[in-house]
Amino acid sequence: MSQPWGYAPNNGPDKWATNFPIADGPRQSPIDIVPGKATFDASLKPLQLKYDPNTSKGILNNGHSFQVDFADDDDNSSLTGGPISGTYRLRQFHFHWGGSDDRGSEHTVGGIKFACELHLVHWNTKYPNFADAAGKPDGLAVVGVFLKIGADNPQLQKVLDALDSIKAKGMQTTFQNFDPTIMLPGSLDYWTYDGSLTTPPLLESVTWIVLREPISVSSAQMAKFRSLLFTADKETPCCMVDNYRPPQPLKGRKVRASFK
Ligand SMILES: Cc1cc(C)[n+](CCc2c[nH]cn2)c(C)c1
Ligand SMILES: [Zn+2]
Repeated sequence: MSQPWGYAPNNGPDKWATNFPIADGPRQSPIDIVPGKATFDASLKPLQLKYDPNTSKGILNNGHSFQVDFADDDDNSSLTGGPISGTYRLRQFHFHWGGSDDRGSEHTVGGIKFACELHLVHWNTKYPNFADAAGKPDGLAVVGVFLKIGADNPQLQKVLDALDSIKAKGMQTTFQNFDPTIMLPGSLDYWTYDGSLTTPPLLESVTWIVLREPISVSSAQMAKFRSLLFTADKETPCCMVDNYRPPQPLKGRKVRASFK
């Protein structure tokens, strides 16, 4: 049984290649996005995100982050346009964050780290289901949104208020009638590149769509993220912080921009 992966010195990102050799693969994520090196591509379409609040189901502490899961048996919450072709259905969203406000995002911009990063995970409906899509080079599309320390963000509060109910690994509760659109910034300008999951199994199946405009989050709200535990009830408690993979080598990949 492979050693369970995590973010500690003994099982963190620097150790993942032992059990997941693709960690050293050609299209790993995240990356450092260098704006001056991104190429404006006029053929990139605007992102079309259509989310139906009736598809949100529940919120779960999975021991690595927390995620809000969506019903994905129809196209009611889906992504079209942007760099992708066809329709990708929303499966879940989750976050990555740091132990302090100076770090936490997975992607960086010109070396700058943000306090937190939101990932909205979508799968390509040309495949029969999420698990199948996750193994295909064009199987997933993840929209990344940076959270920058600033004013309190009321649009995050419903998610943050649910965290008291899922403090420990394995805890879950219902989470209904939530529209992730409210967490998006005003501009949908984006960078895009071909990459991977940022946690094991690190599958190289993700078209990344990283929004240029961050949303705000306050330091007090970040403390709520850090109140979660990596550990299950009755285990020695370990705070869920620094659950981010650092940037990986670009290995010749091009980053395109939807904006000039
Ligand atoms: C099949 C599959 C497995 C995992 C751990 N994830 C989460 C990995 C991840 C988190 N943030 C970016 N990739 C996804 C999205 C799909
Ligand atoms: Zn993620």
